[in-house]
Amino acid sequence: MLLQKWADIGEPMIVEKSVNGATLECSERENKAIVVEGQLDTSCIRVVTLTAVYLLLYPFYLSPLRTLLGPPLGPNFLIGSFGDILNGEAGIPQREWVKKYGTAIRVVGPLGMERVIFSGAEALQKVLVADWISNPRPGFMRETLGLVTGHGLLTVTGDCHKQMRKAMNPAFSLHNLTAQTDMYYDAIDGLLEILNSRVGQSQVGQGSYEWITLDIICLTGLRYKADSLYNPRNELAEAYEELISLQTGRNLARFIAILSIPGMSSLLDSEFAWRHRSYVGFSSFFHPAKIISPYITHYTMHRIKTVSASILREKMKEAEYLESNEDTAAKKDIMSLLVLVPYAMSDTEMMDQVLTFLGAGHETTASGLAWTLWLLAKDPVSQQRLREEVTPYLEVTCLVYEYPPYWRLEDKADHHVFSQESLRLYPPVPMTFRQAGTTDYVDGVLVPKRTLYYIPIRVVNTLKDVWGEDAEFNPSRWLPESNFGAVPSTLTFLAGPHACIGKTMAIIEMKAVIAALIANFDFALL
Ligand code: HEM
Repeated sequence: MLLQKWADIGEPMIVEKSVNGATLECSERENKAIVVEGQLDTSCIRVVTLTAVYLLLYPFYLSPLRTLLGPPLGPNFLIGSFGDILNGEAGIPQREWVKKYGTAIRVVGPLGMERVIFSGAEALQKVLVADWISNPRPGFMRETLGLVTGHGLLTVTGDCHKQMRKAMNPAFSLHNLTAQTDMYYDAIDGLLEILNSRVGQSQVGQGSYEWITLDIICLTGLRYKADSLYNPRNELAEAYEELISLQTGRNLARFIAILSIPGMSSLLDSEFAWRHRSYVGFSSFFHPAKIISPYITHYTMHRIKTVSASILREKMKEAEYLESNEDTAAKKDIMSLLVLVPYAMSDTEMMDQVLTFLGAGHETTASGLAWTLWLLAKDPVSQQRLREEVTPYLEVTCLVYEYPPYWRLEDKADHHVFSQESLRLYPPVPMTFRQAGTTDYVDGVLVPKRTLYYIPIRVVNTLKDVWGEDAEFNPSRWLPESNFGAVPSTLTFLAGPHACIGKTMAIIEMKAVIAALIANFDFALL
């Protein structure tokens, strides 16, 4: 086993051999080849010609989807409806369009690129569940996600995905996840202590929810003590903070503009970026490229990969030790279990799973936590009821807790309803994409091959036709006595074979953190 150190920039990690000798056959991994410079010229000519056709002819006169209703193409067909999407709150412009134009609509994005939004249950069931293999995540999404989360479960498709998911499912079983909950409590105590020291200040919780979820995923996913709560300037926490800065304002616009250039994500993830890094350095426009590429600078993704590689090396060493000692009972973190499964992942695939857990597993849960606390802060009566409900289960001595096993909190009504309602209304992943792999009818519409499906998670979660007149807020819908069985499913964790593998982990974690916070503090809006 040889995991070359991801230490010197320009020296990508090289896989020599898999953990157990065998490797998973997976074409996507092989596709991540270094981009050859010469391809650029021909690509440019193709891009210019295609852009002209797509901008001036296709959306108006040629597209089979042109008869679908949707927001007008408008005068600025260079960016289409992109401006509305970028300036609006995530998922909200789409919700307005669905209200206005119906359950099957066409939206034209930048450069005449079309996407369809189906919000009916049958259409979504077809795209996400029944025909999931022929409607994979689009290439741009896999490449962009791949830059941050590696090419793990979040980016693979088809048989490769099936194999990987099958190997990983047992590590995410309820049994294993509930056995991990005692790992949360050091981090929770840390959060309580920090918030306690900030009571009365403005923005008491700022940053803390990201750090606690990062600390928890590092412990439960990797048994790595990141200690971000006490040391938010540690390299992992700092690097993720920089990454998160790409999600807002000018950075987001630049980020999208850069990654919209065909082939750009592969370029940024290749040695080509290292050799030409001086061209990128001169303009602030390329700032997102510096953050996202592990080759251009020693910052962000380079740092994240360095830490991930060192975590993985530790796991590998432990695995060798465990093989000889057979002390598997002591191993409860997800990665330790994965290293031990008989199905063998190559070192690169293992590294990609580490990046996937870190990337997919903390910011999402932090956002769920923050929104739930916000909803509780707006509703002091329910907050108090929840406090009375959970406090008896937490034996409080100053800030030191005797934490209950998860199952004692699991079915507490107020606890459950608020996290459910918050995840419905403010899904941390408000939308995703799929791409039609074949030309096919969906909801009576002939959708051409390669059409982009915008999967409207937040829209579907809040449609009045589905959720009723109280779609905007009614936590009590989740109570057993409110005919809970008839409550529609949300799309928060998606549906079908690509549904979130970390769903149960995220919910358990949110509940554990919220119980401890509400038992200790009053949350109010300023
Ligand atoms: C509230 C928290 C979370 C939310 C709302 C959430 C949401 C989602 C969504 C919507 C997807 C589907 C993305 C797509 O296919 O386009 C997804 C996939 C995924 N999530 Fe989560 N997630 C959360 C927490 C987590 C956690 C804690 C982990 C832990 C490791 C995780 C790991 C993953 C992975 C690996 C996938 C890919 C699954 C597959 O394709 O088989 N997520 N998540």
